[in-house]
Amino acid sequence: MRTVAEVGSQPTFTTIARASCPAWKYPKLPIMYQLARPQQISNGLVEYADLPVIDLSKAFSPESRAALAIQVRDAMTEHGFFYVINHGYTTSQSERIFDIADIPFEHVAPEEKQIYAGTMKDTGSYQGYKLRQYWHIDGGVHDQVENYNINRDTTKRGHPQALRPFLPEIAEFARHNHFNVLHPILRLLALGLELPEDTLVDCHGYAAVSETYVRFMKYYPRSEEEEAKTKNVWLKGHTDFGTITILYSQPVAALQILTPQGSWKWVKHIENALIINAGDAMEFLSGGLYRATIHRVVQPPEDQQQDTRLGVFYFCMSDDDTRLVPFVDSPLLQRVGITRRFEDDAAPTMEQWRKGRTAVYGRSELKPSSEEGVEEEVIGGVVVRHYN
Ligand SMILES: O=C(O)CCC(=O)C(=O)O
Ligand SMILES: [Fe+2]
Repeated sequence: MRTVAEVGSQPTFTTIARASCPAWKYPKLPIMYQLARPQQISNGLVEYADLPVIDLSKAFSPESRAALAIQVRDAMTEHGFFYVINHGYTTSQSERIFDIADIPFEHVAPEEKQIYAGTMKDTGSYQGYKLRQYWHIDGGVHDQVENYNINRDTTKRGHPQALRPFLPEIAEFARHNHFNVLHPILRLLALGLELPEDTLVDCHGYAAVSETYVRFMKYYPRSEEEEAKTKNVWLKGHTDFGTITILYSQPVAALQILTPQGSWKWVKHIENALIINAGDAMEFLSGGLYRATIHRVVQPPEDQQQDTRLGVFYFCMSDDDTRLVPFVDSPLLQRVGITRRFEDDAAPTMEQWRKGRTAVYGRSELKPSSEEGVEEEVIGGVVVRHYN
């Protein structure tokens, strides 16, 4: 298997991209910041989805890139979720990001968290804390999840004191995700549409105005009453609203995806893998080919219920001014057909869509849909569904 160092010597975009991967130069974290790492995997207790694994190092060789693009397209159309391995971060680099991810939750006092709380409803932006109990889940029960969201430009907002020494690392982490993971995946997705390979990269600029950001997320234990009232659902079934979500695999099983056959399957942990899925904006841009897959978070299986679940993500959105209309020039889409959720002249921009979804998520009055166990709301003329 090719190493990242070998990959870095490839020509064209790959050289630029991988050259920005951080050299490992930071000192060890103080002991108080090092996490206990849950080990158990609930084999046998739950049914795992059989998701494809994409070796991203193959994206950096012209010979293997074309074949990989087909694998990614098949993964997206058949499952909507896939793993990525060989993404350029070592296991210890990824583990360190998890240690840093815990800081805004465990090493910041509640009063300071309030100072850095996000203003989702007013601004339609998730930056800062999403504190506990903000989203309504079901039956009057609110969430027990805390998020801390950081724009890839970490200077855009202030951050809690305990996190400040780690901002350069977080900025490098964002850069790494953007250039070494997001852009290569976008090139593969564009090739899958038989479009010039930079078609999607061109609307995901690092320096452009957009909301692409790092998210740290911590799930806190819930009472038995909360578990019962929500039928163990921690985060309702939803689609992400951006283009691509990059999730760093972690050991506590709880994430489930809705399969095309209509059943929920669990996502299994693979050490140092990434879990990738498309969101609404990608579905709109790809004329329905790369579907935004519905997923949810539920109480972990019995053997992991005492473990803390910590999440690390890079949520990707196209540039704010991107109009979310399908790439009609795609020869592939011309052959297989385009599915539209709205007429092109009514299409929202990425900014309008993300603001519309963020402002109301978990706060709006959902209406029952014709399908059992599904509720819906209308955002910008588009029906958005939520699954129990
Ligand atoms: O925690 C997870 O595994 C998934 C969370 C999620 O789906 C989200 O934040 O959109
Ligand atoms: Fe999600």
